[in-house]
Amino acid sequence: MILLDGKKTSLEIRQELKEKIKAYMAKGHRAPGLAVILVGDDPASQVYVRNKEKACADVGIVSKSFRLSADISQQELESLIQKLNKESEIDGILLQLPLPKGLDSQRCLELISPDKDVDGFHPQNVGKLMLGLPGFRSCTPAGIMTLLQRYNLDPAGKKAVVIGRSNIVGKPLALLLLQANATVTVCHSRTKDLTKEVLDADFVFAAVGRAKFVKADMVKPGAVIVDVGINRTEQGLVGDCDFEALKEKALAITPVPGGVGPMTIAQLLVNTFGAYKQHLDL
Ligand SMILES: Nc1nc(=O)c2c([nH]1)NC[C@@H]1CN(c3ccc(C(=O)N[C@@H](CCC(=O)O)C(=O)O)cc3)C=[N+]21
Ligand SMILES: [Mg+2]
Repeated sequence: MILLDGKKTSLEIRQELKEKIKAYMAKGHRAPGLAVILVGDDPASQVYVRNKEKACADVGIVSKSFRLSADISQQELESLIQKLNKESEIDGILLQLPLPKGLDSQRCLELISPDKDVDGFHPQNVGKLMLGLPGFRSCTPAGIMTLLQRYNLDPAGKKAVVIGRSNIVGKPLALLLLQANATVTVCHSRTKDLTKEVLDADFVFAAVGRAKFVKADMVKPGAVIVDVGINRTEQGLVGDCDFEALKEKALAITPVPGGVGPMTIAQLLVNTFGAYKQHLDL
């Protein structure tokens, strides 16, 4: 079994990025900048945002965090986004999701300037993904594709099953897999025979949000398994896959933690560097 080590791969990507940024700065350019907006005090979001800040500092991206109270108005949040859209040293804007109740996340995401949308959530970038045009790609799906590439696991011509159809993972991942020439099936809560679909897959991507949802008897021996789940249980952090049982059967599998999560953050840094390069060229 090959352990798809997202932690190690993300550190490699960060090292590569660090050197590229250093080279730009040696030429006299400013540092790349990322604004991170966190509304409310959801503990999981706080962990993610802290991880993102640390990762930025590590590679030489200046991060500017905005921690806002959960009772901020839609108008105040929109004003902050509009202000950040205009700031020339801010290359990327990340609005941590989910937002507290009462705030309209879709409206906020559409307000972020597409050239600063390092999360790839703006309809313009989603449209570009759909069309196969260059644009920012959603970090979790793009990070997963990079992880597979770095382990030489090519889904071209293979059957890929994505479990979950969210706008931030399932749907964009299905499009990236299609672009990589996989034969893609997207499963969800209304899928009639999930086991039948998953048993057929060479590549399984689990993004359901239920601890150990994918069991060993659901997958074909020799499948590649990518676990996108992060479930906080009494036994600690658990993925959407039953790792202990699946590791005997899989050709390759991602652990949780240390799999997809760190790759998501690495991709955010890569996207921010991409935005920076575009902004320097303008
Ligand atoms: N605008 C926005 N963009 C996002 O990219 C975004 C978001 N909102 N909201 C929440 C989800 C989730 N997400 C993760 C990032 C890193 C880890 C990560 O580093 N995970 C570690 C474990 C960290 C822990 O202890 O919880 C790991 O898997 O090894 C997990 C999840 C980004 N998201
Ligand atoms: Mg993980």
